[in-house]
Amino acid sequence: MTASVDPDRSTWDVVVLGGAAAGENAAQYASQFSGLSSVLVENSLVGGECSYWACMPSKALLRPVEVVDAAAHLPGVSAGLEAAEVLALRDRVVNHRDDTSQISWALSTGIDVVRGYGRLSGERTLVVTHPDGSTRTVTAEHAVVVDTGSRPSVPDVPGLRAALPWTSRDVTSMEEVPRRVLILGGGVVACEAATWLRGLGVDEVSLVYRDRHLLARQEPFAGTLVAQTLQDSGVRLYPERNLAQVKRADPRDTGHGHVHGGEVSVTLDDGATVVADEIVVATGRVPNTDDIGLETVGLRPGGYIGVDDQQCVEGVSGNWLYAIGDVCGRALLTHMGKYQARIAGEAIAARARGSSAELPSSAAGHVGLPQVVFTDPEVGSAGMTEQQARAAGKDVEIVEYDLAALAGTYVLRPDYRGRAKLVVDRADDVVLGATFVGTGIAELVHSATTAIVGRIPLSTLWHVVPSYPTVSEIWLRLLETLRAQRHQDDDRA
Ligand SMILES: Cc1cc2nc3c(=O)[nH]c(=O)nc-3n(C[C@H](O)[C@H](O)[C@H](O)COP(=O)(O)OP(=O)(O)OC[C@H]3O[C@@H](n4cnc5c(N)ncnc54)[C@H](O)[C@@H]3O)c2cc1C
Ligand SMILES: NC(=O)c1ccc[n+]([C@@H]2O[C@H](COP(=O)([O-])OP(=O)(O)OC[C@H]3O[C@@H](n4cnc5c(N)ncnc54)[C@H](O)[C@@H]3O)[C@@H](O)[C@H]2O)c1
Repeated sequence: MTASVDPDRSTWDVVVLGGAAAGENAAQYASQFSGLSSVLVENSLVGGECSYWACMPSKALLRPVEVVDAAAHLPGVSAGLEAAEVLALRDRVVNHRDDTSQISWALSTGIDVVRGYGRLSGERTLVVTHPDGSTRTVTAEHAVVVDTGSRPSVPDVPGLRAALPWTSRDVTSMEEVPRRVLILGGGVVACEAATWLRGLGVDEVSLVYRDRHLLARQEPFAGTLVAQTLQDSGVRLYPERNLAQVKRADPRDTGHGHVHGGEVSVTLDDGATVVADEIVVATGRVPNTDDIGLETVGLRPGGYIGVDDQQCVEGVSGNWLYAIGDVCGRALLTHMGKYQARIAGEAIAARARGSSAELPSSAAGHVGLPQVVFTDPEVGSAGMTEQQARAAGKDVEIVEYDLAALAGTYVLRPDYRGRAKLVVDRADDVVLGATFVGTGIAELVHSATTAIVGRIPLSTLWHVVPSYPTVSEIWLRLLETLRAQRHQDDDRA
């Protein structure tokens, strides 16, 4: 049977609620070699947050800023940036928020698409409300996969919600460049947004965050190095501060990416005042689980959905309900959601053919947990931080190295700033975690993920020879430093 949009049927083998990239993967992996039929139920755009309002537009805005920055740090080279052209490039990257190509991909893969808002109404059953208000009941023979994602969380600060602040959707879809912007939050969205806002010409960027360090979930030196560069570029940092009150003249809902009214006056909890033309709230996410009918299958709405290593929802019997992506709260990252989707899809196919003994598990991939934060400098990490490893009761050895001391980084830019750190399991002599901070480290992360997930012994990593002169030589320097540390320890003993 040929796949179609809004096909006139009510039963599929697999129903995926939410058509983000992870949902697409779940449908594909459940169906492709099994013959199971599948459908995506999507209320907005197939492709989800990442394609139109998150990863893709943010990276499209950051890349030109990075190029200009790289040129500024190479003697004899210069580059300029035209904000309007960059915004136009961003619009092309998000396909002008048209999901035709994503739908074509789904249909060409044999996956049907139903437009509408879905709610569970009982075991294996959903009610979908179409854009015209009509409803229909959709039933899954084998499985329902929830991929409804998350939305920005806006804290309860007096005057903040009434001021109609920008969230990640506005700052990634910005249509105009405000002169002064205050960002609340010190996490990934805040740091990346501060980088592109300043790069695109915002005169005054102020970053207010409650933690001591930016990027508080990373090794502390990551936040320190990012803070240094932001400050050098003129961003004002307000650490260990929160908002006490927000006042805005004439707040107006002018649409995503347009300035939402008049001047904003913000009082911080230490009494300081910051005045801006727009305020961006980047204080984490809440899962979209409050209105998807979880109560009809015995689950509590509103929170993250607990899952096992097949992504099967805990507390629901019969192995028919799965959850992937941000809604299950395991790792709020596109690549991890898509990994969970591959596992869920394969588990659904395996259960459908009755081979439950061969179920895949998503445990190993979560041990690797890679992430790249596309700030200047970039922050790349995989596995555990030192603090996480110690909290997990691991006996660890720590080794750090200055990335600026490599030939490969000197040729990238003579004033290179960066640092690398490995967390090593003393008992098994394998890497538990790695962090790289510096220009051009994004592609290094996969080597660390490979070492961690593969549990490659350090004695084997010695024979993985990095090319000269590349940033990858950091692996050799870290291993040499660790060897020297061990000799010193032996001498002392
Ligand atoms: C600014 C920003 C930048 C980011 N950059 C990166 C990055 O560089 N790399 C990275 O890995 N991660 C990044 N992330 C995180 C990443 O965007 C998310 O982890 C990812 O989008 C989550 O995907 P998801 O599949 O959980 O759902 P989402 O992408 O949130 O999609 C859920 C889908 O479900 C639909 N839906 C919801 N409820 C219903 C319903 N009841 N019925 C029908 N449809 C429904 C929605 O319309 C939506 O299409 C970024 C996030 C932000 C905010
Ligand atoms: N490059 C990437 O991989 C990338 C880019 C952007 C976003 N993301 C993902 O998207 C998710 C959302 O990003 P984010 O930056 O919004 O979340 P985050 O969890 O990274 O940071 C949230 C920040 O807000 C602060 N905060 C939370 N509640 C607050 C409150 N009530 N008042 C004041 N401050 C508060 C936290 O201390 C933290 O600094 C993250 O999980 C992130 O991994 C990934």
